[in-house]
Amino acid sequence: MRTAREFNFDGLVGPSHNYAGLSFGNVASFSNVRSSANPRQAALQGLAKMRALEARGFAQAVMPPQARPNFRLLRRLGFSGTDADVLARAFREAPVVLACAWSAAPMWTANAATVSPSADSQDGRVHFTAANLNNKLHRSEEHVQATRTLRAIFGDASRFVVHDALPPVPAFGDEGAANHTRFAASHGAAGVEFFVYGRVEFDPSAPSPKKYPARQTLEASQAVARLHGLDPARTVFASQNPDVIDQGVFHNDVIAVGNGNVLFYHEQAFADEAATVDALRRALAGVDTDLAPVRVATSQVPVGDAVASYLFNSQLLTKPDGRMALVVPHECRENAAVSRYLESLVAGGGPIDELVEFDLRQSMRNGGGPACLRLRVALTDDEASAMHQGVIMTETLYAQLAAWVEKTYRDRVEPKDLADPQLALECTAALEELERILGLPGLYDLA
Ligand SMILES: NCCC[C@H](NC(=O)CCC(=O)O)C(=O)O
Repeated sequence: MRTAREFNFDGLVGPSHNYAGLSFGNVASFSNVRSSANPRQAALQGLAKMRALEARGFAQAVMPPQARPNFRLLRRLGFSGTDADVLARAFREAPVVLACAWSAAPMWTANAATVSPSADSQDGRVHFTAANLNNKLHRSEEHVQATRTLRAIFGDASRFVVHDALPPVPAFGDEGAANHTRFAASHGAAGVEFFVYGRVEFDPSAPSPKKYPARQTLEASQAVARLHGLDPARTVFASQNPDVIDQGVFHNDVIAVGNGNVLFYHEQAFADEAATVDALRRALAGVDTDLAPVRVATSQVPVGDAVASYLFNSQLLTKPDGRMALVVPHECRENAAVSRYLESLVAGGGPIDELVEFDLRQSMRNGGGPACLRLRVALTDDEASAMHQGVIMTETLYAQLAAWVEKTYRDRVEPKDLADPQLALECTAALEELERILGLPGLYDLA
């Protein structure tokens, strides 16, 4: 069996981080609309998480932010003239469209792509499919830069394939790794890939939410599994419970997380809990692994508390001793039911025996927790050496990026600033410098 490590690629928060209330169905995004954001603090909070996990020996890398504002989108929608004209007119006539062009959302790299490691794919390469994120205007063009970035980092075609996003239509709504997890005896072993969808386009009788949108379709999940050359015997598709989508669980990673042989989940996560757990158990038996479900009951943590605290939007990381640490946001400590539950979880003798907490408030206010902020890529040592090395987190890279943030980021961005052409110039200059820091010239199309 190959040995591999799981790299977590965390999204670096961009210089125009802001709260625009763009994600209907995402409770935090809606509640914090038009409040002022602190890009500098947001980026430093994210970097602190990366640095702390790297210092503990976890493989950590950084995914660069995307260029904002998206002038291409604004010009395509009829705003013309100089960049300053475009911003001024969009601010007057279509402030929501303007906010979409400034969206902070690429920081949540769990939505950048779905990733299948080489141990699972038919051709023995690592496969990525950029997510089309077509349910939301503000996220629907992220795949263009995400594809470009992934190809810049994983350019070695003998080891990596980066597929284009699926067709951007409702039938193929794809939100990437936020609705995907992988179970295996170890990161290098053949595993079971688990896709959770919220809706079935071609079966109107399938369950779907009533109030909030289901962003991921079964059809999209199946297409990604085909593109990645996954073995059907080791692939499980399951329907999310539409009732929890209507309570703010807009991605499955708000109510479940998996790692190794552990599925940490809420009893209401899936439309059919017993069938889902059973399907995973059977698929894992095929790779000689016993599923270890860690089930949280509604009586322990109601769905509303899970959504408010982001208990399940945690990172489940395997430590060198084989036990697991759960990386949670501070909000979990501030919620009485969740905090009590977590105490009992780590004291209970199960696979999860440690909590690691981070202050990610700036990200949480837009509905993104520790798990949203990272894209998991399991790589063998050869694959890890073949990727671009400049994005791997080290003490030196951390120091460079923190200094760059301190120098170039504002500490306040509010809705009126989205009309400020100076902010746009600052963002471009910051990203030009970032290309140099990461050793990725031409990463952006900044012309
Ligand atoms: N995986 C977490 C994703 C959070 C993201 N939030 C946002 O886009 C909010 C942006 C804003 O409202 O300004 C979303 O809902 O897709």
